[in-house]
Amino acid sequence: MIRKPIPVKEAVQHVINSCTEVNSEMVKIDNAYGRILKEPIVAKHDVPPFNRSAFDGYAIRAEDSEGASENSSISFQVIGEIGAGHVGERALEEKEAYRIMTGAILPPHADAIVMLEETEKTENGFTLSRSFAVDENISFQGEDAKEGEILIESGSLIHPGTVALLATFGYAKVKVAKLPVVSIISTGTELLDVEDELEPGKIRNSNGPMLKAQLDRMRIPYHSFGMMEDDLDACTELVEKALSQSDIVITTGGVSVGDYDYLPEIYKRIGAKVLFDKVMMRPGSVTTVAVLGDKLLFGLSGNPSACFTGFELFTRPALLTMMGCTSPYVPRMKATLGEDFTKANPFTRFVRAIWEMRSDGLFVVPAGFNKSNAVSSIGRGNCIIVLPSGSERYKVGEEVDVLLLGQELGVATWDL
Ligand SMILES: Nc1nc2c(c(=O)[nH]1)N[C@H]1C(S)=C(S)[C@@H](COP(=O)(O)OP(=O)(O)OC[C@H]3O[C@@H](n4cnc5c(N)ncnc54)[C@H](O)[C@@H]3O)O[C@H]1N2
Ligand code: MOO
Ligand SMILES: [Mg+2]
Repeated sequence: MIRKPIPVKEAVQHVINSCTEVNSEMVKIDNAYGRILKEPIVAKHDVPPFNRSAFDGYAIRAEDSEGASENSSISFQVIGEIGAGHVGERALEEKEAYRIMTGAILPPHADAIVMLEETEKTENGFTLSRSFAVDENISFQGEDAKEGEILIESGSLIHPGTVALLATFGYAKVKVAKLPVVSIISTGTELLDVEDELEPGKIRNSNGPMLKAQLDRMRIPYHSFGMMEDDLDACTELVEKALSQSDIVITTGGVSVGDYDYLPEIYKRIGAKVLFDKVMMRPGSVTTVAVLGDKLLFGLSGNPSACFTGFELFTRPALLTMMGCTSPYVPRMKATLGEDFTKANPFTRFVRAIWEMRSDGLFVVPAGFNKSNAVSSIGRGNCIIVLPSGSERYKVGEEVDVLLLGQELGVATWDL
């Protein structure tokens, strides 16, 4: 039976539409990094919470400095010191000043800060040789955030800066999406473990460890079911077992049309609905995604480059969507092609590549041997060039789309 290929964009959309959102849970701030927010971060008070000094120096009443110049300096008497965290209780009177440190709350009646470097020390204070305007060198209450303001929307990824905000407002715990649980099964009678010596006809399983690392990069937990030889009954049983323990099951290998490609038959046996089994992309054209209840089964290709690309294109956005992330796609940029790419292109081609910033802009070059079965180019690459179908050859200097890998922050839509 001939499979009907569908466009990449349509395939991604099918997967996204089939995602069921996971529940939420409260986590401590120390465990919040990398999670998806399920509540907005709202400013619970103004930031800064009080007017404070932006510099180490002196707090004065600006009016007292009026008329000060190089030729006619004005003297101030220092009545006390306010370090950050302390409070100067007494209000300033004429020509009085507090010595004050960066971050300290302004004392009553003070309305300007004089930097230490702009003063000449005297016996009981200092002199000024210029006048200061009201509000000079003050960091104002609420200038950074106003009480009640929504600072970060629900559905955003918590990065280190977000953690700083959580701490600022006293979010000791925060509501986040639960982490979906993923199972990984590498199928193939030819597969050996990483410690095994090579034997004729056999290769080491690289997809399994690679997928674990792709999940680690997203901080998603997984059950690894190791390797399974091409045996229909045993594989079916293992897929069912994996399904019972997880939200998503990723298999690698066995999705094409070979005699031992059992995944299509396994989906039938377990009653999963296949969303698509052929995509207009290279590598990864045989990527198959199926749904059973609220669970997703990703049948990624056994070919390493195809497996890698299938995960980044379909599994990653699906996992983020399940967690309610509103920017589930890795960022896409434009870059200049650094070398010719001449392969014919009947489908959208995803080329493992290396981007680098040169003096004349962002450049990208294919990362070497780039067939579907390549492992060297996924090892070398840090991005994926997207070449739309149709064009026969791409020349040095042409502008191409690039998907950046390993990015913490994503975008809300892709137009592949
Ligand atoms: N007659 C056709 N043959 C093939 C077609 C087709 O349309 N018609 N599609 C080709 C394409 S495209 C791809 S991609 C592969 C997909 O193969 P499968 O997903 O069925 O994967 P396998 O047959 O199990 O293995 C393919 C290849 O990958 C190696 N492999 C498998 N697992 C691993 C692993 N865990 N780590 C490293 N390498 C792995 C395996 O040894 C094979 O060399 O099918 C084409 N054929
Ligand atoms: O699925 Mo295959 O990777 O198009 O080569
Ligand atoms: Mg096969």
